[in-house]
Amino acid sequence: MEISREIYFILCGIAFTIFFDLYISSSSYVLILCACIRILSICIAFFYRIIYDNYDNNDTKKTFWNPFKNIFVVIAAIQQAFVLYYINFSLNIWIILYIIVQVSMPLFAYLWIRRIERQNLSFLQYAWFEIFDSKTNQAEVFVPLYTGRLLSSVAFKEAWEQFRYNLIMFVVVNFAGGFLGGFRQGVFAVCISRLSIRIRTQLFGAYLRQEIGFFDTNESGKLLSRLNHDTQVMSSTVANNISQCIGALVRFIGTVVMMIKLSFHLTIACIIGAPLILVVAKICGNMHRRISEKVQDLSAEASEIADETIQTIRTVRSFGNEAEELKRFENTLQQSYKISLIQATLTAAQRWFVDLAQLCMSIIMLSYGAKLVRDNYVTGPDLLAFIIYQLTLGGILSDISQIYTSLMSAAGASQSVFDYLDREPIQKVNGKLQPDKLQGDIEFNNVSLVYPARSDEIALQNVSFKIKAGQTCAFVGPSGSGKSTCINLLERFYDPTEGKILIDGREIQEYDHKYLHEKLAMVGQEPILFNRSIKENINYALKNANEKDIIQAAQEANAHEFITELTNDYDTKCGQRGGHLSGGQKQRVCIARAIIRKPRILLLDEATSALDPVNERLIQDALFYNNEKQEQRTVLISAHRLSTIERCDRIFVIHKGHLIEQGTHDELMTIENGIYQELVRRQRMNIDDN
Ligand SMILES: Nc1ncnc2c1ncn2[C@@H]1O[C@H](COP(=O)(O)OP(=O)(O)OP(=O)(O)O)[C@@H](O)[C@H]1O
Repeated sequence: MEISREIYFILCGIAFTIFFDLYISSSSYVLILCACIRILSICIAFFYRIIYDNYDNNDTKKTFWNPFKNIFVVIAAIQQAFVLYYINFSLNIWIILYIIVQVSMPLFAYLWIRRIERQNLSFLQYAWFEIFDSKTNQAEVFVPLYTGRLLSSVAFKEAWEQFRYNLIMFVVVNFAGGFLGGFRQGVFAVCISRLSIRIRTQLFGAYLRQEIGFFDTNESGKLLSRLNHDTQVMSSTVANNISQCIGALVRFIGTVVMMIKLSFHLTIACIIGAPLILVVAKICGNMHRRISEKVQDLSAEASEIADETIQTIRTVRSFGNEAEELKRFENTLQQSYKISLIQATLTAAQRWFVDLAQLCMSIIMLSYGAKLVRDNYVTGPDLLAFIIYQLTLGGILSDISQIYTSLMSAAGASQSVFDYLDREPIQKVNGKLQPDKLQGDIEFNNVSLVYPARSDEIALQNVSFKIKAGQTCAFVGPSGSGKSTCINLLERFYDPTEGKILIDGREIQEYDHKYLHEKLAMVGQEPILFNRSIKENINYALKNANEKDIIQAAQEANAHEFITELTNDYDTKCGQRGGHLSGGQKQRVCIARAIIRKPRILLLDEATSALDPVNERLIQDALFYNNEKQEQRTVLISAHRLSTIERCDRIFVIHKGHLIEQGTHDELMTIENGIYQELVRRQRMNIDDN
């Protein structure tokens, strides 16, 4: 929703508040009428929001918006007419103060919520609900007045008409308070679940925007804990507490105003301890915030341990280390429990303090009240009403203190969610280039890379080479030398720390993200499949792939035969990360998934390492040693096996992040004491030994 409209609602709310509060000192019937109009406004606003949020089409939004907007204007006009008709213009300082506070409250809510709104969470809708909603609490403000009057008309044997009037007003204000309170809770329950969906979707979106380096340094368990747990705490606690907090503040101010109207002296005696309660609430709130942050961090850590253990259960099982992992998990939870104990003690201490302060306030007020009645400064019924107000005020202060602390706890949980939401990805994905045809020329120009997770080590240094479109080239070198790093850079998992990577003469960053990944396909070292059918895995992220294309890709990857031997054929589920298939089968499905896209550049990082030599040869012949296919794509291979690379057009030898040698197999074999020659010699020796 556009801000301007929200402001319109807020202004309506503020205008409404001013008129309504001006009226408080006059007849009570208009109060009830205003409450009814308000209920109607809230109902309309509520249904309008639901309808509005469920339509994405702008025209539909406009069609829905207009009639509701008109109803709003009409309601506001009727309401104002009534208020103006009955208004009592005898302003006094308390009414003015009350109005100022009432006006500043929605603004405060607006400003507070702006931060969340900036994340496009449309939290403002909840704010303006609040503005209307906060008024619902005003019916409750009148409950003690009529309770006191009713009781005193019994105690002092007042006329039947007076008793009947008090009884009717008592029923009406109680009913209005109860009905509006229930309605408020219902509205909030709906709002909270909608808010939760929004925050979680926004947060997941924020994760997906981040660069790969972010995932290197933030473990998946931690991210999931933030996504599932913290967002839940945030939406339910924050939204609930804002609702309660604003309600409590309205009741607090209303109660104080009514108390002042009954007796100014008694009010001063009564609220003398209130600032102390609020100061204690503030101190406890800050402590709760810090504790809550720690508890959430530990909960994320426990989640991380559980996630990692489940993901690596085979390794854990093979080392028989289940008990240790369980202990690690429990230890983290125990740490969190110890901190929660401090939190519980703090909550209890705060409660004791508030109760004690309330007791002191009651003693002072009662002693002083008795004296005032004796001296005829206050009447008996007024003292009775005042006592009920005082009890109500005690309850409200206690509520405010509790709400503040839980709001602070929720703020602690929200902090990391906001941090992730606010985080701007370091790697910008804003390229626009989408040429009709991509040739597939590749150039590395003085490329260096330092991985974000290991900032003290250079993984690749000043690497420069050129590959012509249609060539099949290989990276070779000892383990950890930087072969996969070159492939990662071409996939744009990372951007070079220095130097440039060019495709068809244009910097890789200039290309549109989606376009680049349509033209470029990769089969990684670890073949990862989704827990979906083989068919869905092969045509992953493709919209127009048909059955024929899928089978053709599987045939090219030499996977068709084994797939058709499975009971459910192409519909067989692959299991989590492809766990239901063998290593070699997974690799072949991954290869099929890459080649179905007909990429101009194919990146194979140890993509055939789990295959037997016969299958490997068949795939190689199909993919890159086939003249017809070779013209269609540039292929880059990272491999250890000599058999995979021997026939390549060009071989790049990488050692400790430097490009040491390059050329064809025959050329490299002529370099005396060359690294490539040494690698080949060792492999041949191994084969001979075997
Ligand atoms: N995500 C990462 N974060 C930090 N360092 C990394 C990361 N990936 C790789 N490295 C480091 O970068 C260096 C080069 O790794 P790379 O994966 O490119 O080696 P490789 O030649 O492909 O090795 P192998 O043949 O064993 O696959 C290694 O020292 C490795 O530890």
